[in-house]
Amino acid sequence: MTTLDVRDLVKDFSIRSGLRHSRFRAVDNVSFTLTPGRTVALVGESGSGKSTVAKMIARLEKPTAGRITATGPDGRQVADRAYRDHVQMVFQDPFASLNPFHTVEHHLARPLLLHGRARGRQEVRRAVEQLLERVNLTPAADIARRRPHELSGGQRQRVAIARALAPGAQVVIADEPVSMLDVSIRLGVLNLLARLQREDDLAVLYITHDLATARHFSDDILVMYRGRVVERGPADEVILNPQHPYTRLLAAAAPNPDAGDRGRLAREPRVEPAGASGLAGGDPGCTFRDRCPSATDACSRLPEDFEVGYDHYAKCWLHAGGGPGKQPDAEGAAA
Ligand SMILES: Nc1ncnc2c1ncn2[C@@H]1O[C@H](COP(=O)(O)OP(=O)(O)OP(=O)(O)O)[C@@H](O)[C@H]1O
Repeated sequence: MTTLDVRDLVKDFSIRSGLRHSRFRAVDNVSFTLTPGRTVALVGESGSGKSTVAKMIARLEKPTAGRITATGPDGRQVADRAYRDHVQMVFQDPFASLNPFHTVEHHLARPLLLHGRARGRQEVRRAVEQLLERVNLTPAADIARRRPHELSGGQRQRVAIARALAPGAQVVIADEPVSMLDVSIRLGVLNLLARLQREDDLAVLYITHDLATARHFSDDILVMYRGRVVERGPADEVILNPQHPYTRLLAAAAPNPDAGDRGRLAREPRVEPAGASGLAGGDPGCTFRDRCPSATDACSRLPEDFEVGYDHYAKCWLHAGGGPGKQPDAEGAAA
């Protein structure tokens, strides 16, 4: 099985405003590892850089710096060609990701043939039907003949998931896979992803605004704010015992799932390039300091990842010196 290691990933975009060019850092030194059989959730508000991370992993965007390495069970780096088979995306909008002119069978047969997973008409048809059965789209032969507009949103997303499995996915990057679906069917699609992950021992990156499903469906959570991971740790720990002021704000603002809501992060207006992270080399301090209720002078310098619990880290000066509540002054912070 494949392990995906993301190290010190950086993405700068060029911004043109009239005759002036500037650079905007959308992703700033992000690192994490996706291991077989585990799900990591990447949460954060709109514009925090989640999709840009996903696109770099899917090779739809080229990193400015850093590296993404897929390693097989033998410890060897997965070759370029195999990387494209092993690392697959499930996008937010199942309609946009399927071609309206082609049947479901065409969508699934293509990757099967392209990646040599089935040959000949009969074998391909059988493999297509097996994929459809795996994502609970039955009767498979009937679904295979349909075009995307003849399916519901949930069915389309199941086809998109089947298509990700077709080349033999081992790492799945699911970028807001249910946010465009009706609330009533979201859980079904997430449960399907969880089952497939268990069956195929997949490594999954689940990108979402929804804290409740992030907690329920993932082992670990990374919280992103303006391009940086500001907190990381076991899912329950991060949600129930948040240590970064930004995560605390999110957790407090998330509606109570027991009250019928689903703990979805408020969608903020996109962070515009002129914002605090709109610097060529990234912000030299904490990017949350302009909104942080606990900000001090220390926050004009970049905090490191302080350990705040078992496998739990927060990028915040509040935790310098080994514990929450110890807030350094500007001099102490530099130490
Ligand atoms: N091609 C691009 N050129 C310039 N800026 C971009 C480009 N793509 C993304 N950005 C900017 O990078 C930042 C991060 O965007 P990204 O889409 O990764 O955020 P996100 O957290 O996935 O947001 P959402 O949840 O709304 O999808 C945003 O400020 C966005 O405007």
